[in-house]
Amino acid sequence: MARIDLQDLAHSYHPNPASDADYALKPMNRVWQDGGAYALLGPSGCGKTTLLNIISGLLVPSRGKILFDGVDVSTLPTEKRNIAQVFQFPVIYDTMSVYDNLAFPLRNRKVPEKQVDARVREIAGMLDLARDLSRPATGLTADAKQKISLGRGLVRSDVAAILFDEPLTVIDPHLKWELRSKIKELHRRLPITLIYVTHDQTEALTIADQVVVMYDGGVVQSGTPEDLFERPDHTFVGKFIGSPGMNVLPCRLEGATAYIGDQAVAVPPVGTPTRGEALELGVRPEYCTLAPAGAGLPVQITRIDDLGRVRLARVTLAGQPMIATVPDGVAINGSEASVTFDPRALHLYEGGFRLQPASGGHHG
Ligand SMILES: Nc1ncnc2c1ncn2[C@@H]1O[C@H](COP(=O)(O)OP(=O)(O)OP(=O)(O)O)[C@@H](O)[C@H]1O
Repeated sequence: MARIDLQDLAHSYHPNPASDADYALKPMNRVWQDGGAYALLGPSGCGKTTLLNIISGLLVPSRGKILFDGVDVSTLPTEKRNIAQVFQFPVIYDTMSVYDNLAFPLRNRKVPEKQVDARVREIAGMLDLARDLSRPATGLTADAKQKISLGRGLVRSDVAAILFDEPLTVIDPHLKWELRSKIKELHRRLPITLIYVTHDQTEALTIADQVVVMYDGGVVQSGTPEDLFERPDHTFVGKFIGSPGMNVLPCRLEGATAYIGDQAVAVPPVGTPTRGEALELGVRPEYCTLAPAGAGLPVQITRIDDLGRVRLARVTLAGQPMIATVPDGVAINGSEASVTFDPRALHLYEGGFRLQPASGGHHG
């Protein structure tokens, strides 16, 4: 188990990078605590795999260092880093039994057979593989094979870190939730530094204590699932996390009033915008309530979707599309209605970045 330090780490696939745009991974500094569960979450092409490959040793960073427990491992090959990896597709030996597959990483390191046996049975028990131990791995379903891969990743308790690269891709959708919670439970029992790459927010939010959201080669926010939901530091995070994502409405600011078109919204005081970039008001649909016309800011209804648990209204406010929640028992007739905002859930963004509350408010 190890603490992982990324120091001024950056990577470009270009031999002579000239500008920021040439970097697949922009310079970053961060510390991942020993025993923490971290998810790297972001859309395709944002640099997740590049970062994971630097951690695992497949790639030497073009700039900066990576330290495991204070030791610079930047140029060490994978096999010298003492890590376990679980990939998108199962990596197992078809000719071996399930038991021998799970035992392999331990036997490889000459762990005494008695300890191997205890550990294999413990991991098999956690993954519901105990009844399959004597079966040959060949002929098992893709799901079962991937469970074995997970087990092989988790079986050694002396690894510096365990790296998961979208390991649930091949798993049947109805089994995904089960394996997600299994991985979380296993991490609780085995305090290993865990890094989990995914573009699926549900996986990231279930498994990780800290979710590192990446966008365009950089980390835009690292925080708990609650931080990302309640206080997105960037409009990208607001839109990417949550379903549907945060409403982002172009606005102008006069003191503590944001204007969306000609509609005024009282907002919490924020630091003065200094970058001269576009301002936006962000508010999640969960904190926008639809009401009959006259009760709030006027909106025109485009459509109401009944999702069973909740009704969501697509509306326009001063010509800007947004989504609001329709409370139980509220009947809306016609296309004219109004919307009210929970004032504690309003965020202002300049050039995509959240303006910090001036004082007394939440700090992200
Ligand atoms: N071997 C390579 N040579 C050149 N460019 C690369 C190479 N690998 C990745 N890139 C580029 O680096 C950027 C980041 O890619 P990366 O694979 O790290 O993203 P990702 O977030 O893991 O995406 P995905 O989820 O699709 O795997 C992309 O623009 C990609 O085209």
